[in-house]
Amino acid sequence: METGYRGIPIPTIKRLPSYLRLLQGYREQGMEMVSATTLAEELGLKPIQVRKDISCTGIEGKPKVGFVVVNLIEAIIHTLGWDNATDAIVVGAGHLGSALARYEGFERYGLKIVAAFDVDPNKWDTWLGDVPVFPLSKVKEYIDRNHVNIGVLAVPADQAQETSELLVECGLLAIWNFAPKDLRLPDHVVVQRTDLATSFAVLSAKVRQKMNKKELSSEVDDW
Ligand SMILES: NC(=O)c1ccc[n+]([C@@H]2O[C@H](COP(=O)([O-])OP(=O)(O)OC[C@H]3O[C@@H](n4cnc5c(N)ncnc54)[C@H](O)[C@@H]3O)[C@@H](O)[C@H]2O)c1
Repeated sequence: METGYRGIPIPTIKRLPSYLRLLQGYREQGMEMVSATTLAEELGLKPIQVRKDISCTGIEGKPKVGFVVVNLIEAIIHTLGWDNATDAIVVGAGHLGSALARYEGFERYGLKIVAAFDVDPNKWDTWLGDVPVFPLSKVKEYIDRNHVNIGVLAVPADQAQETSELLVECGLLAIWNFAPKDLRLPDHVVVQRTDLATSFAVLSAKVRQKMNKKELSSEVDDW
């Protein structure tokens, strides 16, 4: 199975944020202990899967009682590496880039957007919430001075390859790519593409599947 950070399976890494959200809610409600069965029921998983996922964080449960909520929260945050907020820059301060730069919730997940860059002079020296927008020509100087490793790419698709190459030349090690373009970058660079259209395609396929089943079962009822 494909493994990611610290040798933990990628599907587990993808599930950990869901556990975290749930556990943070439990903590706010004053809940001190939680069982794998409760977590499994809430998230539609099997308890054995939940136990396996949690074991990757190094936390052990107590028989018949479960896990200490605050310990589990801390362990998940540590496992995900979110206890060390990572600075990132946004490149492309348009509709999407502005929304991402203004979103303060990323900090809860250890991502701090510290600056944005754009080629449009109308955007320079403006602010997206607490995030300043600078000319793209200043990006190297900024990265060198602030030791940033991650770039959030929100430029038009036809600019994505060239801009990402520039960012890699400036020393960025990871690109979170929102542009609909497969980037060709050196192997040492981590590239993660996020595409709402892909999520929507999955959603609509699931809806179609459900509707077909419904139509089929109403046909069966008619007989
Ligand atoms: N992944 C997703 O789910 C998703 C959702 C929406 C949009 N997008 C993509 O995100 C990108 C941005 O979309 P938008 O709606 O914000 O577009 P937009 O036109 O509002 O913003 C693009 C911004 O990039 C700037 N720009 C252009 N070339 C640049 C360069 N070389 N360097 C720096 N800045 C540059 C422009 O001046 C502009 O401010 C597009 O590629 C779009 O397809 C992806």
